[in-house]
Amino acid sequence: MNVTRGQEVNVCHDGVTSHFPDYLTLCVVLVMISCAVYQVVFSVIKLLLLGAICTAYISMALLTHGTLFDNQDALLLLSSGSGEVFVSRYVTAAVLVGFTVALVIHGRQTETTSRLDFLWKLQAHEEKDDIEHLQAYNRKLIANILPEHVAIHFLSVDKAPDELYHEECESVCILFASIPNFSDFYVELESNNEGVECLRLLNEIIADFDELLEEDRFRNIEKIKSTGATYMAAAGLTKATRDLKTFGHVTAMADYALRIRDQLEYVNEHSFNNFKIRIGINIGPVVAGVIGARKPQYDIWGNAVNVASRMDSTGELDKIQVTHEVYQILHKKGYPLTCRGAIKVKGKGDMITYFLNGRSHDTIEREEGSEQAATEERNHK
Ligand SMILES: Nc1ncnc2c1ncn2[C@@H]1O[C@H](COP(=O)(O)OP(=O)(O)OP(=O)(O)O)[C@@H](O)[C@H]1O
Repeated sequence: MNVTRGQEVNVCHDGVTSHFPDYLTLCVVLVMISCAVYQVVFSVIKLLLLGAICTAYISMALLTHGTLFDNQDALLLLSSGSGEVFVSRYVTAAVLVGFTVALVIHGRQTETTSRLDFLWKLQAHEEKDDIEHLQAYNRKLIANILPEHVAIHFLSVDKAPDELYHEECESVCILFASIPNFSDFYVELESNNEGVECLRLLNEIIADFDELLEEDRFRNIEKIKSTGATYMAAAGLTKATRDLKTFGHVTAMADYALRIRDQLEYVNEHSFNNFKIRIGINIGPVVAGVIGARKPQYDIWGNAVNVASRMDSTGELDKIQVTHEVYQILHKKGYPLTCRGAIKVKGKGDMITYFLNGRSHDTIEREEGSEQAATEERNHK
């Protein structure tokens, strides 16, 4: 529009009046910013919304309310006094289109960043879960390698890395159980996969012995290790599992010895073998500790351990040989025992030993009670 000074300027009034519709344009721009920047929606929705606002406002500026902008141009022309002004309705339309395009591009970028953020968060969550699983698995692994109280010590943060773990324990009941005739059974032939089948059976036997330790009544017994066909366990290694009043850890060990003997008989029946077990039990002070930085091994040492091992090695097949100290405890608790007499033990001279013949009345009653409860529970189901 060309208006020169001195010319009469017609300022129209057609209902809606505003001499400066640029204020309205700025309000629309603010609305568009709030729609585009603060709303977390798909960029397509933003595009449609901004497109709709932009189209509506441009139609208003160009078609329905164009005179408002013309009036503004006329007023500006009058006040500035120069010969020419831009036609502001077209300028407004161009600015709004440009602004809409910029906001849409910004919306696209925000959406891409949000999606990436979401994927990274998801990945971080997955990695955190993986780490937690790995930590739990490691804890379980350590708990399987080491007794629970030792595992707790090793997992504690305030433990010095090179510190040797050891503790002296009083009145620990030690068991050695071996299957001497397993070596006769073990042969490496093509028919038994070079001995693997024999090892499979030994593994099943040892796993059965391990499984028995899961029973609540054997909770104070800790497996120490199995070497070849020899199984070693100890009861009362912690204050919590040692019972110096009623010697519950010793009776539990006696029951366990009888239970693994029965278990081997069961294996024999089902595998048509004739394995024989020989068990030795002793009680006394031991030193417990963990040796090695790689593949650390928990073990116990002391004269009481050596004697327990001797009770096994000098014992008889299918029998449980115990020392006089163990006899004194078990006899008081009503376990049937027979005196074997004096036997020669390397490094110890003559020792009076005893054979444990069976369970005490208390144990039989308890076992019958729990069997009855199990049957009732099965019937109830
Ligand atoms: N922590 C342990 N783990 C396994 N076996 C053990 C442990 N401590 C001792 N023994 C066993 O106890 C048995 C008796 O040990 P002792 O030190 O009295 O005799 P030794 O002369 O060293 O052994 P051996 O006569 O069998 O060669 C040994 O056969 C030993 O293997």
